[in-house]
Amino acid sequence: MTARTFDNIRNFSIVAHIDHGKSTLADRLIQTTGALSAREMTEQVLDNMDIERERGITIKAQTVRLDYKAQDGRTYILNLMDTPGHVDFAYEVSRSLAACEGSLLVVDASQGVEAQTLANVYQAIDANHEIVPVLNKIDLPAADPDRIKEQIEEVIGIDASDAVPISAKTGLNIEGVLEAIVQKLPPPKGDPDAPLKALLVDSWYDAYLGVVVLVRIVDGTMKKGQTIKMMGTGASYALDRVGVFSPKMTELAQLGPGEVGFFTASIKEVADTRVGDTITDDRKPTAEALPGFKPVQPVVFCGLFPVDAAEFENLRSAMGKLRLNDASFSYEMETSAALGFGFRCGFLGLLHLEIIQERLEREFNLDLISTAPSVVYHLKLRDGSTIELHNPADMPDVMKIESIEEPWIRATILTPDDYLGSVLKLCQERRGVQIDLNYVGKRAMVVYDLPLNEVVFDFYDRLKSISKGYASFDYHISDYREGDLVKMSVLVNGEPVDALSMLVHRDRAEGRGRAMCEKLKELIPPHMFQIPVQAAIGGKIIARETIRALRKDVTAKCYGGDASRKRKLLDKQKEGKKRMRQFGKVDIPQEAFIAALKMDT
Ligand SMILES: Nc1nc2c(ncn2[C@@H]2O[C@H](COP(=O)(O)OP(=O)(O)OP(=O)(O)O)[C@@H](O)[C@H]2O)c(=O)[nH]1
Repeated sequence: MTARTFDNIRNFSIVAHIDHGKSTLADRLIQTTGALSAREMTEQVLDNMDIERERGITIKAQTVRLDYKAQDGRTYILNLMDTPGHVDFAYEVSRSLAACEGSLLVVDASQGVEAQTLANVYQAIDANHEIVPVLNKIDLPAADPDRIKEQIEEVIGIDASDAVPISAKTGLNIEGVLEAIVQKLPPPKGDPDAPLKALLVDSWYDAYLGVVVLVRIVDGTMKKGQTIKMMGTGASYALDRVGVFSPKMTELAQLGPGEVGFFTASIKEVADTRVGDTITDDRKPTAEALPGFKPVQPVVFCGLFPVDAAEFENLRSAMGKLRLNDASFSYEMETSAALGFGFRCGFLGLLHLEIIQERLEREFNLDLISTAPSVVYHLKLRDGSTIELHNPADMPDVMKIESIEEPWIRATILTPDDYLGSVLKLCQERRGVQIDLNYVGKRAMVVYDLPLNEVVFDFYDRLKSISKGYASFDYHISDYREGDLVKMSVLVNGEPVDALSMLVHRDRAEGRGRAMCEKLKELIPPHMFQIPVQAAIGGKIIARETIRALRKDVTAKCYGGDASRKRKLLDKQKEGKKRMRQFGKVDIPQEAFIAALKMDT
């Protein structure tokens, strides 16, 4: 039994910064190789979720098999693994990369290398990929391919002399990309006679087929009817279907070494398929499992509650359905004094949180209230134990706490020189520690260590606004460090609103408290009575604002009527329908919970 090279196969991904044209190039490759007829070709085939399309970001890794007749007269099988570009989904990038031998590095020839170009290409280099640089958007007048080539060599340190200049939009030189894939990227190797060894790359729930599993075969073959075993979970399944995406699902008799394809096997839940697991033959198992991936850990948590308590069961079922397709989203039931029954949910980052919330509201027609997002803190208690704190409302009595550790990230920011001062100031304000400052062409590259809790809320928005959209940003979690953190509570009309409580650094507490009270004053509509809004640490009030009472009482004629009619009238005063929640006697609009945290301090 010896490994063979499969000369007619190339497995590759496309890595790029957001908006540099990865999806447009993928579409062109599909179109040029004729995998879809013009009519079947809807724009951006690989981004297939509504929200993805609207936001123009790729979330779930997809794959497609292309047949390409090259200039040497031979027909090659090209497996393209799509990878998401956003920092929140970095783990999905790494798993797609593990299934390939090479990458196309797409760089916008008018913009040049950006923070996510760097982060993604370093992941590809770590995965031992051969890399072909592609300079996109050369149709733009501002494109400067020669300068960008130099930049790629200088900053990334890879040879860019053969970089392929293209325009994915106009279709210019797509053939050049296909030839480079065939000529420059290495073919896969594997042993067809060895026991089956395959990498579980991805899985998702399909309403008709059940769980569909994407695999990369390393050794052996995978056939319909075969009984396979997942080495991590120990579960066995008989294969119902085996095939490839071309890009339509196409069944095949078998998949061999070096191939990328799917199987179905009456698996009920995505959670039963562990991404990174090794799949082998149940009767003739392989001796050694593949290295696999680190499991993904949610880093941001928040509570999601139905506006209408009667919607709780609908919310539970909607979450169950979403989780079927997104194993990185976690949830468990939670009760809150003010918000009633809901769920504590874990996400990979803030964008992931927003996407899940949007899907719940849009696809399942739910009105939700989300509490302040929080990172995961490690608390050392005086009795010697350690606990993970996902919700500031659950913080134990301070007397029991020995120390609190918070997650830190290492962030890389690329910015035009003009905005460098503001970027450094922002990082400094957020308790950042500068690690490096360099130049990439005319732009500055700053590396900072920052506490994640200073970044989750609005760091990215602030960075974009102070740099007029020009700065790019990428990060990874580096470690946990002890911090002087305190719990800040917010009281509205004298009552604590646990959904607004948060952990802050002691030095930043007063500023944050003041900003929070000011923001709430703007967001909470006036009532018939005066409402004090306070921020407190323990029993000590650190900031206070007052919402003045309504002068004109539009609800006067409802006196004696029920509260909901009264509230309806108040709502009518405002534009459109606002979602409110009652805390004691005060109605707090839904936006307050996240908006209150997006502050300038
Ligand atoms: N002028 C010009 N525009 C292009 C070209 N390629 C892509 N674009 C445009 O650039 C924008 C971003 O392209 P996408 O293909 O969606 O970018 P992406 O890298 O896939 O972005 P994510 O999915 O967010 O990772 C779109 O508006 C495209 O129409 C090109 O060659 N020339």
